[in-house]
Amino acid sequence: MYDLVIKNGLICTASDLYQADIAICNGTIECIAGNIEAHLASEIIDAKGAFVTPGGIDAHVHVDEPLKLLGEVADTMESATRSAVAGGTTTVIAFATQDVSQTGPKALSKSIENTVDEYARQTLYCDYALHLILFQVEKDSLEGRELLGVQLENVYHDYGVTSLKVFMTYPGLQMSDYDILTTMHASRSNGFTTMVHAENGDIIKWMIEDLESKGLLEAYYHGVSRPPAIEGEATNRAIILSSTLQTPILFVHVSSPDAIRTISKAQARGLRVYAETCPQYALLSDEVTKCNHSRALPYVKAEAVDLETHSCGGGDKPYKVENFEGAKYICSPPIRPEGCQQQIWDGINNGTFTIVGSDHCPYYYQDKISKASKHRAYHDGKDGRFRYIPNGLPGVCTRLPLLFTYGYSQGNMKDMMKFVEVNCTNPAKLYGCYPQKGSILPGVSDADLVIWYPPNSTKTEYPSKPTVIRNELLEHACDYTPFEGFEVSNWPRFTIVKGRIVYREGCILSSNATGAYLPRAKSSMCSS
Ligand SMILES: NC(=O)NCCC(=O)O
Ligand SMILES: [Zn+2]
Repeated sequence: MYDLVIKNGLICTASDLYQADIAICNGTIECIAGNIEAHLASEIIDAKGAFVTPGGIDAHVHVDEPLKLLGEVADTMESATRSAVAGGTTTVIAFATQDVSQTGPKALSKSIENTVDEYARQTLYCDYALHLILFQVEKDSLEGRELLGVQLENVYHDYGVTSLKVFMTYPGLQMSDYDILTTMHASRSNGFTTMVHAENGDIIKWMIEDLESKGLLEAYYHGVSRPPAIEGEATNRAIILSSTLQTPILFVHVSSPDAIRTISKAQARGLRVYAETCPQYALLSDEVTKCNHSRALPYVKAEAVDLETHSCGGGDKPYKVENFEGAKYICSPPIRPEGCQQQIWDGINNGTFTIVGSDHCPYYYQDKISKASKHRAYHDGKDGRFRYIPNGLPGVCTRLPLLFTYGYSQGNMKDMMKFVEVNCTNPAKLYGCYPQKGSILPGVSDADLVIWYPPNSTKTEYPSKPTVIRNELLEHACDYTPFEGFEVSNWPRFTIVKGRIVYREGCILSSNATGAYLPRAKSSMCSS
């Protein structure tokens, strides 16, 4: 007997599209065959006419973590995994922050231990893994190189963590080229994937000061302070660092045409350079950051803001804090000007981008007690200027439905196999969890599957699917989505995690939540 059989679906992997039945037993794919007898199944789903894909892997998800590096964001691991499965994602990779109070060979293992312990107390709807965020090298010397190597070795042996992220920007997190080299050196000897947030932090600091001195303070100027070329410069510099050490590198949340060109050229030279982009860079232009924004309005002072009603008056020109709506779209790198979006689709189709992640980083828009919010930019006498707006957008739920609709259905993504490649299979290969995750292979893959609604079905047996994105559909804790009102042509009908249905036709099935921590192997793309 099988626990579950999915009949008549169109199985779509990164390499194939064919009709067959799938039998699931003990949480894994047991067999795939043209016809699996119904009487062999405890439960059957008829997926006639529907795509059956591997569950999505979202390899870039920020959630609340013990050290609160990003402040107290809206989603816990519990609500983030709940939102993930509602959008067809069955594995998320989040971040454990380096705890700089810990030192010595086990310092980084302890940072991860705290995070894993915190999430073990939560109900998880799908599996999760962790990258490490590293922002300080304990000793900047030859001895420091050796120590970091040992720390990473321990992180791998203790927790199966095989990737780390470094920043070339953000005050407090920005690493020097020296420290990035040390990190890449340790990554190389341990077969780790080095993920880089590439923006030139020094230029950004200068630009922010300059814009502020000219009174250019609203959300839109966040993007002006981080032009495409400065992402390109940092990308180029990081490639020089990684090629000096002949070690692979992965650029996360790539948004600028300059960076795309630089990455593509490096790939053409045979360098092992990988890249991630995100739906927001393909679907939004910086016009959204001008939302209700008008330079003619007086610049709002903190004391004049009533955070309850979000309106205020001051001087002879009354001013509404709704002019702050552009803050919902503030992220780094920023949403780019009109015209850049096509280059994101081109990069997905031609292979410059290896994966698509959401960079889910859910700050509330409105204020919440003790939680970080976009309106935090008005706290403590601050005045809402763009430099104080937390950077990040929610997106773990909307990633796949958006890419299905605006990528596959609208012809911006070459086919469904590409959709599976960048959203499911490549993230698994890149981050060392293939073929357990990201594929549908009998005997080796977890039964992490998504059954989509049959396209254009008029059959009455299917309940209606969402056609427009509304925040309340997303099952996350955040109070907005940057994609509110976006039409979608498809949505997951069933999300299955390790053989159990966790999302069925719009409803979360909490009793089937069995998500757990996922230790990973070394990357099959990035380790030598
Ligand atoms: N991307 C962003 O604006 N926030 C999340 C943190 C990061 O990934 O840089
Ligand atoms: Zn980043």
